[in-house]
Amino acid sequence: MTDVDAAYPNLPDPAGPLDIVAVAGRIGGEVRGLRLEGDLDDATILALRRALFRHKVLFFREQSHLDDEAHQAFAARLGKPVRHPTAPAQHGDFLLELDSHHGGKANTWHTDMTFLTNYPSASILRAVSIPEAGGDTVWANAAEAYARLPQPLQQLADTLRAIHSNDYDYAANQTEADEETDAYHATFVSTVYEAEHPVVRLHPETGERSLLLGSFFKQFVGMSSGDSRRLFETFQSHITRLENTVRWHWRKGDVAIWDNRATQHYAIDDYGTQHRVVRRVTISGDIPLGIDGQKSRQLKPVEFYSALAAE
Ligand SMILES: O=C(O)CCC(=O)C(=O)O
Ligand SMILES: [Fe+2]
Repeated sequence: MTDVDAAYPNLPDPAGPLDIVAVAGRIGGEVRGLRLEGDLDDATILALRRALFRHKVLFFREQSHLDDEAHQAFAARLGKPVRHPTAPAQHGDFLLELDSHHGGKANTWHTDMTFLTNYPSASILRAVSIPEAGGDTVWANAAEAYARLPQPLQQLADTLRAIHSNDYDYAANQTEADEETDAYHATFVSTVYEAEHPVVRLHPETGERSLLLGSFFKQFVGMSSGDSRRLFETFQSHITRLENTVRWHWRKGDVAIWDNRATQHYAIDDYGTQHRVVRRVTISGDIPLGIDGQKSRQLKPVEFYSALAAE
């Protein structure tokens, strides 16, 4: 019995009413024959949540019936939609658009919005316009990565805390000036957010431990930036090794939902000047708990931190 089975003992059939086909060995399931919409019944929503915890990312083909409104209505069945703190929502209250012609390219390994203590629990992404070739997205299983770490690295990770910031080195792999990306980034960091998280977080629904890192990582608490970077690369390499990933080749209208508390993802930028547009709704998350019982805390902005402390 897995943690997920234990957490949801009332659903004897692991897939419940869903038809799910594994896409890769360690992460990813395609849900077949389900039409996503705002009025799905509770049993289906429960089965979807449970499948999400098990597979970490769920894929749905042929959801072209979803417009911006229906996308948000479906997302609201999974939890409370939340806005990005700096990037403007252009297509509805909670929709974030990533348009490749306007710098919207997420080609770094990341977990969404980890510069916030209570970063999103899940993201629901819809393919609006997809290039003829290229533009796949890859997800990595951060819980499996922790479970497979050699024991000394696991013990080290257990003791570490890390600072995450939206003011990260976004141009680390940029070889030439790119005005669109620079402009997108300027909006993105218009207010600087910083959160301190445990490197190993407990999943509040399944009890699973997972590594919490990704490209918003800035530094380990108590370590130099040089040592932090080298150690970060070691842990990241365990998360993103190919055996630990699933790659999705999008068609227009596809939807992916990921458990943002146990994954990282990377949108491959291999399609040149072709146009690629995706829209995303994020669902509110909890404040992570480390295995020592210590919670994450917000360091910046100060007003945000005081507001949290006053709660
Ligand atoms: O463009 C994609 O496929 C993924 C973009 C991304 O990182 C996100 O929507 O959170
Ligand atoms: Fe993302």
